[in-house]
Amino acid sequence: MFNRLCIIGVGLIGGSIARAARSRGLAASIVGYGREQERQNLETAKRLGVIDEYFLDIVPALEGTDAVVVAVPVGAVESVFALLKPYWSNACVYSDVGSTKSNVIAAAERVFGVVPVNLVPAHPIAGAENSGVEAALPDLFLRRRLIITPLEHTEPAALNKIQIFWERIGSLVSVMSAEHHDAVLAATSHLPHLLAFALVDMLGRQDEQCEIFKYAAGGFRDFTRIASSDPTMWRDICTANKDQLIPLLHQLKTELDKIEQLLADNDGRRLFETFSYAKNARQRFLDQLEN
Ligand SMILES: NC(=O)c1ccc[n+]([C@@H]2O[C@H](COP(=O)([O-])OP(=O)(O)OC[C@H]3O[C@@H](n4cnc5c(N)ncnc54)[C@H](O)[C@@H]3O)[C@@H](O)[C@H]2O)c1
Ligand SMILES: O=C(O)C(=O)C[C@]1(C(=O)O)C=C[C@@H](O)C=C1
Repeated sequence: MFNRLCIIGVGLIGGSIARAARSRGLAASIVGYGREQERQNLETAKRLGVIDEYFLDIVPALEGTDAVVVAVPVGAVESVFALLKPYWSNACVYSDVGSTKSNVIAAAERVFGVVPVNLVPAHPIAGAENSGVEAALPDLFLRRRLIITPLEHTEPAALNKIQIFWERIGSLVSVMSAEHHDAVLAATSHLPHLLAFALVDMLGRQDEQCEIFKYAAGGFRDFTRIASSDPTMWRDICTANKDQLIPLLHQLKTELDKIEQLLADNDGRRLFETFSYAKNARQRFLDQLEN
């Protein structure tokens, strides 16, 4: 499908895209770009066969490239756009995988003035708490959702190419506005991560005195898995999407206050109702996941 795919940021997601593209024959060659500080990770990516070659200089990285995927933390996307700008090519299609979309679009506007017609913002809704190319998997995106958030002026041919690329990888592609994407993902991805980090931050400090982790088991492990995620990535996501996150935090505080009051009032009936509603709502989510 592509002659040469260039991945900028060959970590968990960039590496998984490379592996997925290779296993499905979607690119004749796959190269990675990174800075000097990424050399060791890129060396590992090459040794593992995730990429064919890597470059610490953007010019040779882009030579003969007809598809570029930017897979760096969302706070670093603007500097990557600035790096790409002098070599921007109409013969190439560009995309990203950032977990927030409005800020990626705003970064492109700051760098280019107008978002280039062949830059197609996208986000695979699949991942893990692990980072780096060693964690990359060829089937990470299989039967997982992928959201594209085009602009009105995005070139249909470029949008189509990115959509087909992800469909061939096995993703279920949806198209929506960046604003809608950011509102939805704030609720189902960003807020849960923030909560997990907050809980473990609070309990970790208590554990230093009381060894509470020693007696923690499955419930704690399940709830807090995502607190093992990369702090840089999540700092960038939470700050980029704070306008959506802050109102949700207010709602959550209200919910916690309600539960506190139910406990203080010994109101077992309403506590049961709250837990039952949540259990049923989660079942709805699980059913959707299966279908
Ligand atoms: N981890 C997930 O579950 C997940 C899921 C979907 C989307 N995303 C998004 O994908 C992107 C990458 O996340 P990841 O989990 O693969 O992270 P990662 O840390 O595994 O990989 C990111 C890579 O980018 C490199 N990098 C950082 N700044 C760079 C720069 N300026 N130039 C070149 N390389 C640079 C890092 O060294 C690292 O190798 C993020 O924007 C994230 O929001 C993550
Ligand atoms: O499963 C995980 O560990 C994830 O964090 C994946 C997850 C999420 O579901 O929230 C995290 C961020 C991404 O932007 C998309 C997916």
